[in-house]
Amino acid sequence: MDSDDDIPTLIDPQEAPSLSNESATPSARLVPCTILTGFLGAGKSTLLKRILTERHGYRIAVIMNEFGDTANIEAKTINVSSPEDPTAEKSEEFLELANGCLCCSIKDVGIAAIEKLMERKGAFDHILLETTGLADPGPIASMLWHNEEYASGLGRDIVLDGVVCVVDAIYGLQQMEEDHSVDGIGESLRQIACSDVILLNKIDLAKDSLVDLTEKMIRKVNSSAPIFRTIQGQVQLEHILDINAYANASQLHTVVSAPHNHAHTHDYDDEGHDRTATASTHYELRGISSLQVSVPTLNKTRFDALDAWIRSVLWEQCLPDHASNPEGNKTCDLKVLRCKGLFIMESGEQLVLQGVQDRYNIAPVDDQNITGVPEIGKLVLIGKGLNEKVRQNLMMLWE
Ligand SMILES: Nc1nc2c(ncn2[C@@H]2O[C@H](COP(=O)(O)OP(=O)(O)OP(=O)(O)O)[C@@H](O)[C@H]2O)c(=O)[nH]1
Repeated sequence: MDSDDDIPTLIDPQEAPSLSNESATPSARLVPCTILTGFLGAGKSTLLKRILTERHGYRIAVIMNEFGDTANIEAKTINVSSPEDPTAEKSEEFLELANGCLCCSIKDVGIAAIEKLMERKGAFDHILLETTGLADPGPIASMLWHNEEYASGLGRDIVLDGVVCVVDAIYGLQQMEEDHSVDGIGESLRQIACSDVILLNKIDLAKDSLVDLTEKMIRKVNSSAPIFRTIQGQVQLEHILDINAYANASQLHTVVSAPHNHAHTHDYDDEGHDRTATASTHYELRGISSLQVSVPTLNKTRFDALDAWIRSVLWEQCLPDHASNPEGNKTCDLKVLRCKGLFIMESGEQLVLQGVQDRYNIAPVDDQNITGVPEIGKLVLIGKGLNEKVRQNLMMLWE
């Protein structure tokens, strides 16, 4: 789709193929929404073009969130507008594509706007929301995640599937290293921190050593998201769509129970040693870091203490008072952007923690595909100020 001549044929959306939810009744059907984020020029539009043109069988609505000057650039890149299209200059543009997908741009990515889109164009298998121009995907992820509680009408049928970040294999490392901001967490680091899947794209242009180093740096920021190395955004859609990142614990299961099975779950220290299997790890890059702590089997008392600890850190941005952190010596400079956890109760029950910004939820694991009980739980916090003191304060809960 490189010129106006290539604009796809309009088709009747009812004829479009559908893989998922085919037999679901309209009331039972939740439409997963994926947020696509990433550095400038990393390859987001390339990935979207592929999704909009390939015959993958999904009926996907790609929504581009455009602000100010980026609107025209985006529209041209993806060929939404055309000289024949009388609505091209309007703030809402729709283009239905031959593979059943729909591409549109809307200025407001709020639930009401997505609901309106569904009203006008019918439901989809999936919604893919590109947050270009919106540096931090955290607030929109938070909004969508808790949408189920607050939304009405069709908006209630939308569920957050996950956040996918595209990182440039050539410039990504440089961008991360130069990423300063007032509060120490710049755009590119926020995007990586909030992500559930990361595509390290343009690896055809970068030397292997640079790709390795960039992956290592990404891993320092976000220790739990799988990283896929891609060329032209070529990744199997099952790795980025329908991942259900906010409801299941499969990534945490993978890391906890089979740390050496998958290259994407490895962590490295500064000498390049793999430290994935260690009980707790801590990394830091420009103020933002990933803290992983193994969590032993919990009884009710320990679980309540852990829950209170999480509340203190997420809501008050402080470590709770106890022996390692007496009152008057309080650490209150924490900022958690994303947290995940898998907790094993003495009863054998497994609980999964999911959190974005200051919202979190702990619920029983409902993954159908997971077998066996991992021996140990795990808590992953991604954000600012998550240093050794935080780890020690947490571990005091069960030492
Ligand atoms: N060689 C190579 N080029 C790529 C790859 N992915 C994307 N490109 C090219 O890189 C340029 C930028 O890609 P886009 O897809 O527009 O990037 P983007 O993230 O949408 O950019 P912005 O919207 O400006 O943030 C385009 O010229 C793409 O053709 C890749 O894997 N390899």
